[in-house]
Amino acid sequence: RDDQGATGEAIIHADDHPENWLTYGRTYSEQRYSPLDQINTSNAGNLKLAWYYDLDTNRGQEGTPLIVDGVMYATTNWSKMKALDAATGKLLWAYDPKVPGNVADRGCCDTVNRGAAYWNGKVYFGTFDGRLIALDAKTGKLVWSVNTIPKDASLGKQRSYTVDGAPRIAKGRVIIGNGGAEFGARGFVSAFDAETGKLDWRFFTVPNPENKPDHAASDSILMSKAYQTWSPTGAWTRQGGGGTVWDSIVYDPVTDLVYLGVGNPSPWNYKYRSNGVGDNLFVGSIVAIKPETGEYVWHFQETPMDQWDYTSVQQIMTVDLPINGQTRHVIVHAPKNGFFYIIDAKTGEFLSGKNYVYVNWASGLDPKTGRPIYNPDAMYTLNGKEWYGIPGDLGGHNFAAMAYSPKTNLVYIPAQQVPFLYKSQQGGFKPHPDSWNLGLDMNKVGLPDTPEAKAAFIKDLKGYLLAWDPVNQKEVFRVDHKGPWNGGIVATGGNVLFQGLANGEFHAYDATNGKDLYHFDAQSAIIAPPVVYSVNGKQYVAVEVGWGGIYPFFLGGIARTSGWTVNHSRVIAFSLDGDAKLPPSNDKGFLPVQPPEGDKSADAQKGYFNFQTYCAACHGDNAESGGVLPDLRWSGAIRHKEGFYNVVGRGALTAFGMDRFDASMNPTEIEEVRQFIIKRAQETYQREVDARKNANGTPDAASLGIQQ
Ligand SMILES: O=C(O)c1cc(C(=O)O)c2c(n1)C(=O)C(=O)c1cc(C(=O)O)[nH]c1-2
Ligand SMILES: [Ca+2]
Repeated sequence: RDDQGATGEAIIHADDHPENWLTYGRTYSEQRYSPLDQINTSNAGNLKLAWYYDLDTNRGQEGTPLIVDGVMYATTNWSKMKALDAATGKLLWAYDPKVPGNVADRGCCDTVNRGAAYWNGKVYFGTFDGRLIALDAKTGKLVWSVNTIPKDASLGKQRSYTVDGAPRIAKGRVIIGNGGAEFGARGFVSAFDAETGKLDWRFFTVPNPENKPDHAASDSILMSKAYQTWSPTGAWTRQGGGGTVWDSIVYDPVTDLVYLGVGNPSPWNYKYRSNGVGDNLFVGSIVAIKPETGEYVWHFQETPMDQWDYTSVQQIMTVDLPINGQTRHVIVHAPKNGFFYIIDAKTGEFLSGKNYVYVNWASGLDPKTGRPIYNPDAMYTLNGKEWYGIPGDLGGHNFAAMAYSPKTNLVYIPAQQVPFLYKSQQGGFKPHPDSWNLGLDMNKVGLPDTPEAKAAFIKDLKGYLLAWDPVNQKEVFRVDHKGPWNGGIVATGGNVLFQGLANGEFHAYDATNGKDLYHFDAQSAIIAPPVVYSVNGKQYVAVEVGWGGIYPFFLGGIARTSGWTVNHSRVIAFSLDGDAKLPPSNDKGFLPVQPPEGDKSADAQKGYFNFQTYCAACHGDNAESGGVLPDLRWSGAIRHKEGFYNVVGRGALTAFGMDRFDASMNPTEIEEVRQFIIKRAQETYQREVDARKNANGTPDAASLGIQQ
């Protein structure tokens, strides 16, 4: 039980078998570096499509496929698993856990899934409704399935748990977290026996609201150290406090520790959450625990008193670096808050930190402690003012994985700039069931539909591949992309970087200088990270294609400035001698339809508020879709009052992921939402039609009401 087993040894010695990709970040160090060098800087320009496999979910695809001895295990949206022949793309088996459609709105950010774990002949993955599933890797048959969310955790509609991150396995234990801190959640991770699915231990990341034991591994540290950093009467006691571990969980065989990347607090609003006092441990932290017991070892809090959704869940990577003339085994981390951290992996000691993107919320880090030096203007919940924050809630770097190359000693970050306007909810904290409950003013989280406001915001949007020297903490080069929300990165022994982009292109770059070596039109945006592997001595690079995740969902039309594509979700793989061709695509997307007459007497402002509260997070800010889910302005559903109520109030489309909202809005309010959408359709119809009067018929910048 205490040993690593054959799979653990294989992952530790992954470089003896570079043909495989056995764990989420390829090795336990999660460096996403493949030593394979058949494809290199001199021949990457000759890459060809080897195969493609069309997926049955046209939503965001964020998965990192695993490759085990010529078989690819790819998880897709709606928590489905496909086992493909990694050389041909032929389906070997598929498993659909049949996640009920009505749970889509329990998660903030699309029904994505980031990947699987492999151990001893079984593949493991989480499902959006909270299960952890073990399948026989050969046959796809269910071995075991457990509900990772204990019954008493959900507290009705007050708290929300979804699983979209990849499980990790250490010493025969499958470790999995969850998401939900935008709604109300109390974050925890659980470890299950890989053979039987039996719960081994659980670690909560934030205290019990009554400072009582949970009979969990976290009891003693939470009661002795964390509880004191929260106000005993803040809204966190009802909302759960957050701290969800929705992406990064890393086992380090060198230190024999598991690192948890802990997310943002619930609710975001620090004043309402904790009466504006305390650091609120362990939100915005890396926490190190023991794999066998879940026992706390150390923590480093990157964003104390977070109020900006600055999660620390972003990928945790371990690497040996020369620090002050001495080789140290360190964690390098680029969380949402915009700073690049180097932390001693054994002790959690802060070694250095520097902003890797432009930041305006802090002027720097205390060189001794690593604590941010806050800009008082950023404390919007305490000073009562609005705050235009950079990074915003999507961070300087989100789930899209970064890579490290030991050949160049550089870290390659899919960096971005997406500002966010933070303003406190007026009149105290008021949660809404079935909605994000941030303690923020939902009338303010969107953009006004004026050319000036949109142009100013778009000017601030950035997306780029950033090559970062971690030892000297400085930028070495960057490759600018069209806009934010591009895919993760992999680095190779051939000195090539691979990255898919939001504009639908798949690229190979020279790892030493960013020179563009190759690009391929994948037809749809890529947000997932590529994987590199070989079968029968032939090297491949593969990636999941599919536009989605929170950026196009919530930002709506604005997200199209990263590149206009229409979703054709698939897995694509390249080799030097491929001969596959993608079928022709529909690149037009949702077409504007003449809107119906509206009822001008409806309360449009109330319709706007409820749309922004309940609908915008999926259907897009101000009723403009970002291209993934239906653009409601052109939907048949808005044409009839009763038809619209059947969908929104009665759940006629729950099987497709559209929940019913009659517990949140009464029939009058639902009708006001319909009238608001009709009004938006009328306001924007002609400009959307005009914006398509060009050679390829796809909308240009004028569709957003701006000239570029
Ligand atoms: O606080 C949370 O529990 C939580 C969960 C998730 C998630 O589960 O996907 C995201 C976030 N937060 C988040 O802040 C965020 O920016 C985000 C982006 C995405 C995505 O997949 O596009 N998920 C999440
Ligand atoms: Ca979050």
